Amino acid sequence: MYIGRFIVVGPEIAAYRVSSRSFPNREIVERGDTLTVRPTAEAPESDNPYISYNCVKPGGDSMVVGNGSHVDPIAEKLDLGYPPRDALVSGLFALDYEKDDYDTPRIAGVVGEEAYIGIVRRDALLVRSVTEPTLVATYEKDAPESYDFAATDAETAAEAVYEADFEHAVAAAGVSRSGDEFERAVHNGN
Ligand SMILES: NC(=O)c1ncn([C@@H]2O[C@H](COP(=O)(O)O)[C@@H](O)[C@H]2O)c1NC=O
Repeated sequence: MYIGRFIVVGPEIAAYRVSSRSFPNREIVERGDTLTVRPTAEAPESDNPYISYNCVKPGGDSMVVGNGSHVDPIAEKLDLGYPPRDALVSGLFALDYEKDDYDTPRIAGVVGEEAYIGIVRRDALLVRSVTEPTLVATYEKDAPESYDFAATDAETAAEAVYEADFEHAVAAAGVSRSGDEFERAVHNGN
């Protein structure tokens, strides 16, 4: 099954997987405390505005994960002291679904003292508190659902979503939390 990009968010753990049929030549790189998705050196030129962005970024005392440029304003709202629910609603609503051929939804999560997951689709905006690992994806699984996820550290979280049984894996990121401390990890396929 192809579900596109997806995130898994729990109170102490989060992960993001880039899956892509159309733009497989991509990687995740670490830039300071932020993880960024970008085309590899071999990737053909593209003017698609949605394929390069920060996918993991700190905001306030929390960490944001997501599939596009909305990650930045969500992190900025957290820096300003917005509660995570409000930061997610604000960032997802402001940027809305992507104006591509698929009306691709934006998905995001916040891991911290409070954990939330959200998606903005053409027909809905859903933001939900999470108490156990929860998945949401751009396609097919486009409403938050409980996800059986055993990873407890960033590296195994990234590896587990990369290996998950959904088609067209490209790259993955993992985040783990211990109090106010976060670890990040990257698992690139190429
Ligand atoms: N975030 C991403 O990495 C990303 N990769 C592709 N998209 C969008 O989704 C469309 C479909 O891509 P694909 O066939 O690879 O699933 C692309 O044309 C692009 O507009 C993305 N946008 C949202 O997920």
